[in-house]
Amino acid sequence: MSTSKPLPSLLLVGAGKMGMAMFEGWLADGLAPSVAVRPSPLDLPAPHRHLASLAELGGFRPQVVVIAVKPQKAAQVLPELAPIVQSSGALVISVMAGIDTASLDRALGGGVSCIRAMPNTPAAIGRGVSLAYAPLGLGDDVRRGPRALATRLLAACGDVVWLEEEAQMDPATAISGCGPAYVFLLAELLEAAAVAHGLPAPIARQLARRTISGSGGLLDLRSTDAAELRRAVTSPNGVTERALAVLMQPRAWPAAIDAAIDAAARRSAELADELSRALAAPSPRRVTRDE
Ligand SMILES: NC(=O)C1=CN([C@@H]2O[C@H](COP(=O)(O)OP(=O)(O)OC[C@H]3O[C@@H](n4cnc5c(N)ncnc54)[C@H](O)[C@@H]3O)[C@@H](O)[C@H]2O)C=CC1
Ligand SMILES: O=C(O)[C@@H]1CCC=N1
Repeated sequence: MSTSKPLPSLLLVGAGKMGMAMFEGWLADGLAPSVAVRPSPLDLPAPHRHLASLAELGGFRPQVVVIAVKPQKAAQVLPELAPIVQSSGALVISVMAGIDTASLDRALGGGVSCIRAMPNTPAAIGRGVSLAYAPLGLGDDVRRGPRALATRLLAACGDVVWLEEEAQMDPATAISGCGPAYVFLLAELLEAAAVAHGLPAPIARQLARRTISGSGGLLDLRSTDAAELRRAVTSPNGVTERALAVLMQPRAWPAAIDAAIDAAARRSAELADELSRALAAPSPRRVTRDE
């Protein structure tokens, strides 16, 4: 995970939950003096700086611009960013869900090196997985050029997986970008079920959290298939078997997971259309409330 050379200077636009999860990873890996932008206050260790808006950027010329605002903010932020990207020639890495590289390039004035990435929040502890996609124009060698630079940055947050087709980003986002939320929901449901069955709340919390993190640890440390790890818990005619008979009914978890991934992938695809419509809308552009 750690890289030998310092990471390049960055302009992080949108220093919220995902942006800061990554920024923490980059700080730990040694980052050239960088700037993080968001409207609300933020303490950063020197020489890094926080700015409340891009208008305060002055002469700072980053090597990489990372865009981590909400996709709904893109129509407002991209035109502000365009002159900065054009004059610095910076590589742009967008982690905005759904926003495709062609729309990004167009909104940034054209001729921009744009990479699309989809990290996830375990990036904050260096155990994330980031999807990455670069258009063919950026070359296909992950060892040099823009792809190598993006790999170095994303690797500070965990695994990096390059996708060959941009359309794969939508279903892949539904799996790994959103995936931590599904796991946390499972933790919530297990905890609530434990309480409903009479266990004291602190014990319910410990059992739910440790069961999920310990099982995740096994998946991480063993190459065994998930199905085999599941079978190792399931004694014939035992206790687990009864629970799985409920969960594995075709209309239970298999159908629910399928429908959930389908819905998330479709939403990811919709977001690019929403950006196109917002950029085509007559000025002044609609500005959404700041989160
Ligand atoms: N939260 C997650 O698990 C993941 C999020 N993403 C993507 O990351 C992006 C950010 O998501 P979150 O961090 O969850 O949202 P967030 O709301 O925590 O972060 C967005 C940040 O952008 C700031 N912001 C708003 N307007 C701005 C402007 N004009 N200039 C600069 N900063 C501005 C907000 O104040 C906020 O701090 C989204 O595009 C999302 O699709 C991608 C992967 C996972
Ligand atoms: O919910 C979202 O839209 C973002 C993208 C993946 C995770 N969070």
